[in-house]
Amino acid sequence: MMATSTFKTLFELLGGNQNLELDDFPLNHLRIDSRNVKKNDVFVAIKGHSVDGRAFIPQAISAGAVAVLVETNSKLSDLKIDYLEHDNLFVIPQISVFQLSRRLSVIANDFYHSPSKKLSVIGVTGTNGKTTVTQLIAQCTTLLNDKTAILGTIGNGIYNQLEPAVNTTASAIDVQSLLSDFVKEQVKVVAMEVSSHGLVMNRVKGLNCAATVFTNLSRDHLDYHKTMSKYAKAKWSLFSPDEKERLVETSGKSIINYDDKYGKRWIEKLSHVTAVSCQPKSLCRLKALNRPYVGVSMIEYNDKGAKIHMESSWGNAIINSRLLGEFNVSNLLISIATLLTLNYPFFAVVNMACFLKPICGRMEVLHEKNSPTVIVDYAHTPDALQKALQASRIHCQGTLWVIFGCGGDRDTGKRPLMAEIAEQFADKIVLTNDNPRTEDEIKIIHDIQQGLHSTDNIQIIPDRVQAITQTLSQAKINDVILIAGKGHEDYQIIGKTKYHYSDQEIVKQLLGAENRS
Ligand SMILES: CC(=O)N[C@H]1[C@@H](OP(=O)(O)OP(=O)(O)OC[C@H]2O[C@@H](n3ccc(=O)[nH]c3=O)[C@H](O)[C@@H]2O)O[C@H](CO)[C@@H](O)[C@@H]1O[C@H](C)C(=O)N[C@@H](C)C(=O)N[C@H](CCC(=O)O)C(=O)O
Ligand SMILES: Nc1ncnc2c1ncn2[C@@H]1O[C@H](COP(=O)(O)OP(=O)(O)OP(=O)(O)O)[C@@H](O)[C@H]1O
Ligand SMILES: N[C@H](CCC[C@H](N)C(=O)O)C(=O)O
Ligand SMILES: [Mg+2]
Repeated sequence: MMATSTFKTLFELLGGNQNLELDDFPLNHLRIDSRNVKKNDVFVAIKGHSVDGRAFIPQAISAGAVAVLVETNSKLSDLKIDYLEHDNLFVIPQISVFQLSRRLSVIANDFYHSPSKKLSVIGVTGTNGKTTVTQLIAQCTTLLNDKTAILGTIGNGIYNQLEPAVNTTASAIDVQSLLSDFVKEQVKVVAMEVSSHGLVMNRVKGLNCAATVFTNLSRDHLDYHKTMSKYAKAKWSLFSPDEKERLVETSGKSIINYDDKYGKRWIEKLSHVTAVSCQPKSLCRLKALNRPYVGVSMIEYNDKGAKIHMESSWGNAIINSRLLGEFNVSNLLISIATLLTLNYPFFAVVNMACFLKPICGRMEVLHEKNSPTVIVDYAHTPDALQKALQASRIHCQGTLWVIFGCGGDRDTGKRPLMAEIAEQFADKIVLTNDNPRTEDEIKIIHDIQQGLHSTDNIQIIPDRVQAITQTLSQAKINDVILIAGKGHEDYQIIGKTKYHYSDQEIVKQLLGAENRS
């Protein structure tokens, strides 16, 4: 394997004295987790939310780390070098770095030779729609023959060859290391989800974005951000024209949803911005903004998706979209607007838009003859659940069922709100488990129930397989069953254990069995 850098270069990029006499040797990768360290890697030891990474330095050295960066709270110790024991000799240099976790993304960017500057990175943020928009952009640029990679919830890697990811936005080191792999693989475009956690935890500082994109902001993650205004501030740090406030380097091109109340405000604060709306009633105001825009004069919904009459600063077109729901019209227009802002040719983009396919686990329709229609969707916030139910209603001639739960160890405040939405927009509700994680499943369901006004039409079936099985056996052919919350996930986390589990697999088995019987 080709080394990425050397020890002296690393010391210098940290700000160390170039004239210091130091042994120099090759370094392969920076590693934040001792369990991933290999020969000639540097272990980066930081204090985390649950454990102190500094406790794993011996394991990292045994696994092959040849140098260590360690977090220090003392400014005076910044860049101090200690030598740690290995094979009875004190040979492993450990550099103390002041505020290491905060600086990590910039350090990793320098270590990996600024890969984002050699790529066209599109950073997408928002409560809902990040995965959809990044996937739509990647589908389109791939169809237009630009090699494209994705970083996000469904995985990281070249489009169509994703490796599963732990986080929506990977660690500061992994982001830069993955981007450097993409440079080697001659990728041109990277569509990247930027989560609010990723922004606040400094996972993307130092990133160079060709464009930054905002889908929407609604309630989620208040366990972490505490208030909506802090949550909004985290998202704004991807766009702010004030360099002290903004967390990434950008060429200043942003694409923002005008239909969102935060988006509307932000558009007014930005000069290099493309405004997007999927509301025909907003078209006039959109045109009057004096900024590039993508809007609609009319949308006709149909069984397969929607016929969108698009108007934009680049030209007008009719797009026959194969995606379900109004929110997906918004996602599609935001994706189109991003590509047009990045100077992709108008006709190529609007022609390709008709071929874009639904995303795995997002309004994914599973249907067999003589059975109710099942829709698997990743709605796990109140706003997403409302949008997914409204979209499902269009395709429902009978009763609209919703099966959902809420993830454990996550925002508890959204639980009763999701119940209220379910009561308002569905006919029958089945409450079940999502990923309970370390919380008691009955307590989670109890929290959800607090938002219900009536006990009519509610069933509680904690086991998710049972919930789906029993609902399918009760539903009629004309009914629609929305199974929300887990989308593409092929696991269920109970306690700290991850079990294999997939909504799609269960539904396919049940529909197949019904059809055979
Ligand atoms: C609370 C939180 O966000 N934690 C994130 C954080 O972990 P941490 O630094 O606190 O880790 P820790 O477990 O305390 O360990 C401390 C250090 O010891 C190291 N370690 C630990 C064990 C060991 O054997 N060896 C070892 O070296 C760890 O690698 C780490 O460097 O940094 C890690 C690397 O970036 C993340 O993987 C991890 O995400 C956890 C798994 C998580 O669940 N995060 C969620 C809340 C999250 O970030 N979600 C957003 C999506 C939100 C959205 O939907 O918009 C996301 O971007 O994924
Ligand atoms: N533009 C939108 N507005 C509101 N809801 C949406 C929108 N796009 C998608 N959704 C809903 O949110 C769910 C998740 O969509 P998606 O995976 O694209 O979002 P995300 O932002 O990547 O989510 P996460 O933060 O979990 O990664 C969808 O299954 C759908 O129910
Ligand atoms: N990115 C979101 C996904 C939630 C998905 C849902 N299935 C859950 O486990 O709560 C989170 O980590 O909060
Ligand atoms: Mg996502």
